[in-house]
Amino acid sequence: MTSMQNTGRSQVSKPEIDYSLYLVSGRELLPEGITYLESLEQAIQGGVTVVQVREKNADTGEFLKIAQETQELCNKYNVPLIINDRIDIALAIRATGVHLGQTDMPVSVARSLLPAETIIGISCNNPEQVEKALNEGADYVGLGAVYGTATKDVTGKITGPRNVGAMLEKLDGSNVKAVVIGGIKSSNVLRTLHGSVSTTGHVLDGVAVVSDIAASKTPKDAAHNLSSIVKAFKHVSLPSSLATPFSTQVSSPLVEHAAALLYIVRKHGPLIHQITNTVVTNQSANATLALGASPIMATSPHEMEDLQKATGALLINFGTIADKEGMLQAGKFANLNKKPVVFDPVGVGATAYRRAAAKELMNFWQASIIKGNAAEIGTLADSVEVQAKGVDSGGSFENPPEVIRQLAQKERCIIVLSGVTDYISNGSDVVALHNGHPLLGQITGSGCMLGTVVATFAAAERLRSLEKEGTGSNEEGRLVSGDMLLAAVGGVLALTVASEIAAARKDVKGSGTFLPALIDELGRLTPEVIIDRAKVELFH
Ligand SMILES: Nc1ncnc2c1ncn2[C@@H]1O[C@H](COP(=O)(O)OP(=O)(O)OP(=O)(O)O)[C@@H](O)[C@H]1O
Ligand SMILES: Cc1ncsc1CCO
Repeated sequence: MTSMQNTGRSQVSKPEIDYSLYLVSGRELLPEGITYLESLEQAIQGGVTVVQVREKNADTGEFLKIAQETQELCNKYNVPLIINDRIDIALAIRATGVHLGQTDMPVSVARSLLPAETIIGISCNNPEQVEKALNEGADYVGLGAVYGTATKDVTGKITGPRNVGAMLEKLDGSNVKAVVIGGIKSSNVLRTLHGSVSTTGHVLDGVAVVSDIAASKTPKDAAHNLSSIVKAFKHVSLPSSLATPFSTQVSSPLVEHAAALLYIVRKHGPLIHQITNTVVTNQSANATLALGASPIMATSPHEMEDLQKATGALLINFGTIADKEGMLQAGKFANLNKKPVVFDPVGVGATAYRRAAAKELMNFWQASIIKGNAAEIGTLADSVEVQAKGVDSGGSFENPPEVIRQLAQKERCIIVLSGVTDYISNGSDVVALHNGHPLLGQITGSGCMLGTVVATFAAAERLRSLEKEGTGSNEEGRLVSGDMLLAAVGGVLALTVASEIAAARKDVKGSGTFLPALIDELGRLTPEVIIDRAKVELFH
């Protein structure tokens, strides 16, 4: 923080702050056996880069004393100090900055009272507040509350990581920095950073943390853990695009790579944990086995921590949603263990409950791949083009590639749109797959089976990537290793090519005999057959 930067907006040199790990004090949370200053010093040694003193109940004398003691320590380590709300205290100790809330003194008034080089930050909950902060001359914004938090009443103000991107976008082209705040912990920090990126590619400058450090008996370790995750994330550019350019030729490198994942499924037989609906549980488990992987259909929240250590990939399909808690916990632990998460929001447009549940789940964990039919994808994309008919789709989009490209950018994951033609996007490229058979539309749960098969290929793609590049370096800073677009392409091709072969069999007389034949053909499928029959098209 010793170097000075020119902000460009005014001609004043301001201290340059590293916002990557921003500690907000929480003296009331300290565990027994450690003082406030001991905890703070250890936290700084662990990697805290900026400190804010927040004292909601202290009187002026006490606040001043705490601020002075904090500053002495911060000075020892050359870490900037920011004072919450109290401009008089900030002035008295010549703090590096002040942090204001929306109901505190306006930024412009604070600016007129403080020395020109003072950093001013403000909490923002929506894009309009960020725009106002920018216009009033704030130096940084604290965005949130991202999650619920015990340290502040944030009722009605929880943004989730999925709403942070729209706030960050307002800062495009400015020098104003941004951190997120509200319930950030080592268990969700990577998922939060990954999810909090604007569609223009604007990423956070850091995260603000209270209880994960303040309530820790080992604040140095807590800070070190957080700091290494934040720093590693910064080196990863997202989203990835297709590494190898390809034409509409059948045997493109994309198809070859995607099809070859079937070898990895058969070689490793990964465990595929599926929380799915009661209609398709059995056929999905059999499809998994036919491919050469192992299914486990477990729903209790109490076993998710253990299961996500062992699983290769997680499928969450809320077709007959009864208990959200297992889904929340499963996704959280899958993210923590860097396992791919495939989300199938079956019938999400059908009821208000499903729409709210989808938002809650997607804010709590980060999906690697979201798969749905036109009605489901339309609901997630806030489109009015396609209407839901229960769990079935009632129509198609005029421009499917554009709908899913935008949704992939917004949701920070791969989108699979199923239908007569299946479309897949990573936010930049779109692949259209023309395989499949109309009988798939005549059995229930073909879309659900597609989710299962895609999850199986996602597990294989992660294994391929770790095997090829080595666990440590490749996983660091990333939620999931591997190219999940390839996994989705492989999964869609496997099911649709198997469906064509099954439908052509003499013993298949209709949808009743088609389903077991489909399971048979998934079992007999080879990468060569997939490559031979694949009909793919790329949209840039
Ligand atoms: N008429 C068709 N021709 C070719 N393929 C089809 C056809 N109908 C469905 N499919 C294939 O079936 C798979 C499932 O897609 P679909 O859009 O039918 O799922 P869904 O509506 O979610 O199904 P469900 O709700 O029954 O699980 C996709 O891979 C798609 O390509
Ligand atoms: C019919 C049905 N109802 C809830 S889930 C499901 C399976 C197909 O999506």
